[in-house]
Amino acid sequence: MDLKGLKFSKMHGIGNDFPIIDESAGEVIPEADKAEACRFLCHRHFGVGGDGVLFVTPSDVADIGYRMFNPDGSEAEMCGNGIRCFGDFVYRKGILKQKKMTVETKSGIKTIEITLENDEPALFKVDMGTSTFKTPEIPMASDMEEFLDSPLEVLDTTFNTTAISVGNPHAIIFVDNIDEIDIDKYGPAIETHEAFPEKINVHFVEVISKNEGKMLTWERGAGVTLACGTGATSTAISGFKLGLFDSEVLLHLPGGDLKFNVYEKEGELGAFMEGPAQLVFDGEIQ
Ligand SMILES: N[C@@H](CCC[C@H](N)C(=O)O)C(=O)O
Repeated sequence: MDLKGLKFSKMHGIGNDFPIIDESAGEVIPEADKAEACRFLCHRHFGVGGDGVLFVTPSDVADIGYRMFNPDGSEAEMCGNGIRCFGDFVYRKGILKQKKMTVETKSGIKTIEITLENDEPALFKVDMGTSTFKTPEIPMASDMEEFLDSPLEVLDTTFNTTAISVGNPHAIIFVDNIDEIDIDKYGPAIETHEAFPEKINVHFVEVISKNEGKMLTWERGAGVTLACGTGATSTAISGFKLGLFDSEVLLHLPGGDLKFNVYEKEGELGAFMEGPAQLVFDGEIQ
């Protein structure tokens, strides 16, 4: 695999960081090399460093296409912090000129609306689409149709867990105090728990009020990250479903805040996510 001359930008969305590569005009990294290239690019000592790699791709069904790979080389269905970075990148680089765009992802078409400040993209509102709590669709091996705030045995303890998919799978665990959680111990144990055949992203959440919460994340294929946009979306929706949050909620993640507005569409719960994205630098692999 030869990545010499590969151009990328380094971005982050509240500390969830990514190299992003423009493949809108055609493949830059051959498909067969993508997993290995992403493992290298995400490496914090030998590569660029990142919680995943984002790709801009062409699309036949939306304005533009989007793919995301985890640091372990696996491809995720969707990445919430990444899609705000993606919106910033395609607008800033002139790949698309409009402030509202439709984006094809592995979990359906999403819409991004960009707010400018001093002519610069500043805030990104994303319709994250609807969710499912149905265990076969998450997927979760369980006799229960939905796994809502239900006991899950993990190592030496039991966590009341809610399983949800917003395109990718999440385990949401509401606790009294997130500072008491050993995320390095329980995160990987839940990620690889036998109940989750495709593994799962893990979030511990403390409710501050009906409109505010804080959370800690262990991401599938990545480990501890400073933020997870699809995880925060899943938290807002799960909290609403369980009656812990109102439809409008502000979530504090270690890297920053995200704002959510939960809605109902055709019997399913979905959410708008609002937050920033930051270009850090443009680079080229030597
Ligand atoms: N950082 C993300 C989610 C990235 C994918 C995830 N690790 C998975 O495998 O599903 C986000 O901001 O949503």
